[in-house]
Amino acid sequence: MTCWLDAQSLQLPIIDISPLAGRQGDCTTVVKQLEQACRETGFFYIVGHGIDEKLQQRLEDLSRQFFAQDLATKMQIRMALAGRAWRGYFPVGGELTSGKPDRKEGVYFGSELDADDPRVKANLLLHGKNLFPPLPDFGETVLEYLSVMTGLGHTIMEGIALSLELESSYFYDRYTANPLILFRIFNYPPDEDPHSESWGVGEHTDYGLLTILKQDDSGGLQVKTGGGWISAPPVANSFVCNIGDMLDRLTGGFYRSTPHRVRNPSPSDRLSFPFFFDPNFDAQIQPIPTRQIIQDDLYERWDKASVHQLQGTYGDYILSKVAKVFPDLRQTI
Ligand SMILES: O=C(O)CCC(=O)C(=O)O
Ligand SMILES: [Fe+2]
Repeated sequence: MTCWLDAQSLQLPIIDISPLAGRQGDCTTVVKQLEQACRETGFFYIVGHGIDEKLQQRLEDLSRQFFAQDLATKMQIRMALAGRAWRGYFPVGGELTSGKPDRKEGVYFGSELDADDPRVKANLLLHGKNLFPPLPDFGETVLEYLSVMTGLGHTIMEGIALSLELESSYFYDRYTANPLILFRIFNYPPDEDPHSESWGVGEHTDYGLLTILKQDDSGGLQVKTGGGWISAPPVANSFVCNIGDMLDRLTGGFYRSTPHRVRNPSPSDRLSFPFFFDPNFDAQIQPIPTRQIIQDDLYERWDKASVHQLQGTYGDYILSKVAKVFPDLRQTI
């Protein structure tokens, strides 16, 4: 079942980033489109990104193979086994959004760090080795994907810097030389009850700078706009990008982190692959000096928390969020 929309009926922009990704040609149009998208919805599609389709297909095939296994087999790489690195598998209902269990299962991955890495030696949470499913090529495929997507994250952040009239390396120089990379593979089972109250993932914003999402052709991602909820359906060979809380904080709310949620509308499993490109763990995120706080939206936000009044590092911020979505892991924090 593939139902590609024509660009007319799509309510979110599609941006061809090839001039940015290829580091050639004139980037003026791309930069303008990024600014408009970040101002209007904080959600946009990118094409011309250069991420190999065969690699993406391999990742999707392996992921389907993993989720098709029985629960006991999947639990062999359960998150509890990764301790402080916060990696591995969680079953349906194992993750909460705003205190409610999500209708999804998934696997968490991150940058692969050995025991002698200073961050692992320092016992930093979210840092360490991955728990890969023991399927041939799984680990290699995920690590290759993380590597190319990290490059893409830097590229898009350069475009976003230019869109804010900053030098292209603004974010790299201050916040993303060692980005915190979190990567998740989710499987949303079909929802047999059309009236069910439960969401695949409930309304939330993402915590970091930028999320780059690969989704299969099921649909079901929804984005909150001034005019209500709209769909972000699958578009061939694109990624959906959205702004996270740290870019909202940096820009004083000029670019807002946009709430979104998911419900699988299809009769089969929905797979998605969100890649989170986040600031260095130890970075103190300071507003860009040329930006004023437009208006703190804490009372309208899903979590009633202000991104503009944060104290501490990005690591402190994300750990406070992790403790809420995985209460069982709280004791490791
Ligand atoms: O599955 C999706 O399409 C989105 C997932 C998401 O919003 C998240 O993991 O933050
Ligand atoms: Fe999200």
